[in-house]
Amino acid sequence: MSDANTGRGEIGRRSLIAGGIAAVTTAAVVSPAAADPATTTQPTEKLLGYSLPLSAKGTANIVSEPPWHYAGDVVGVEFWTTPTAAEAALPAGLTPDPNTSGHAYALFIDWQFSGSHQEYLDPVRSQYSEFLVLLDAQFQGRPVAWCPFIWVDNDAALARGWFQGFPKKLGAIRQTRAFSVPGQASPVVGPGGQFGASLSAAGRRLAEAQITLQSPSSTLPALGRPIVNLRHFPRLIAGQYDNPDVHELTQSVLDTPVVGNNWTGTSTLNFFAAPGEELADLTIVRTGAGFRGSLSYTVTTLKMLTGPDAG
Ligand SMILES: O=C(O)C(=O)/C=C/C=C/c1ccc([N+](=O)[O-])cc1
Repeated sequence: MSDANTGRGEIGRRSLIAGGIAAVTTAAVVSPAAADPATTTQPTEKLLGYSLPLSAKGTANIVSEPPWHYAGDVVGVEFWTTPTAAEAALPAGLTPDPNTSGHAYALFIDWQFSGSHQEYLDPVRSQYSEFLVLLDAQFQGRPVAWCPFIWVDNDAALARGWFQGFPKKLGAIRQTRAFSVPGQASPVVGPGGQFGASLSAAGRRLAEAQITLQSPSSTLPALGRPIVNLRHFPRLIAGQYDNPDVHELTQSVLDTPVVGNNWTGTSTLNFFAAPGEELADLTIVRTGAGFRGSLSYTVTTLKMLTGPDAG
């Protein structure tokens, strides 16, 4: 029997013993301070992987270690919500940007992901779609973008998001595609080209947009601010639900970002109320530019703004 198996056996027996004590002792209070170091010290892990599920070979994890490479097509809409709604969506540590209060972007993205081994050759895993909102904010007086809500249609993308602090949920996201042949079934990527996009989740439509391209552009406007997220992992210990294990502001680090084929134009955008959702609380006062473009970058690290790794 290996050491690790012995360790698991010990833990199992202690649990049974503890259960026995609880069953026969009427007035016993088991103090956390009395915990045996043998039960609190981490055994050296023998299972492999960057994320759960750790496994014998280390290839079953839902997300393997960075680098994480991304390429995507973006359909975006600039919009303004009310200053009150924008402020209500910010976590502690972020403040509204007084210069651009209520300014935000809604982004629909068709992504292709890869690790270091041409994972794009497995499209059922590497392709996914995403919708997110980015709200202008400030961190210590610096302009940043806060992501209050984001949906994806792929489990690995959901987990990568949580590791970075993106508050991802599962949804269905679509955008009009363009093809490299002309025809009535696809828009031109050029003046007059029209693209639609939508988000739904749990059987409810939550967002829809349309844009009409007018002129080429050198940028994707939503890339102007660094994205700040909140890594949050709660405790599941009775009495400590409001004392999370992890609660720290992070800043996304995009290595070698490249944009191309950017167009800007006009837009429409609607959010729809649904049970269990607060997206529509970001009341759309008006929209600004509609835009479309392509984007690639790599993620290898995260800048920690608060918490034990900040500094
Ligand atoms: O890494 C992830 O898991 C993830 O969810 C990535 C989010 C991407 C955000 C983003 C921001 C700005 C633009 N832009 O400016 O068009 C496009 C995309």
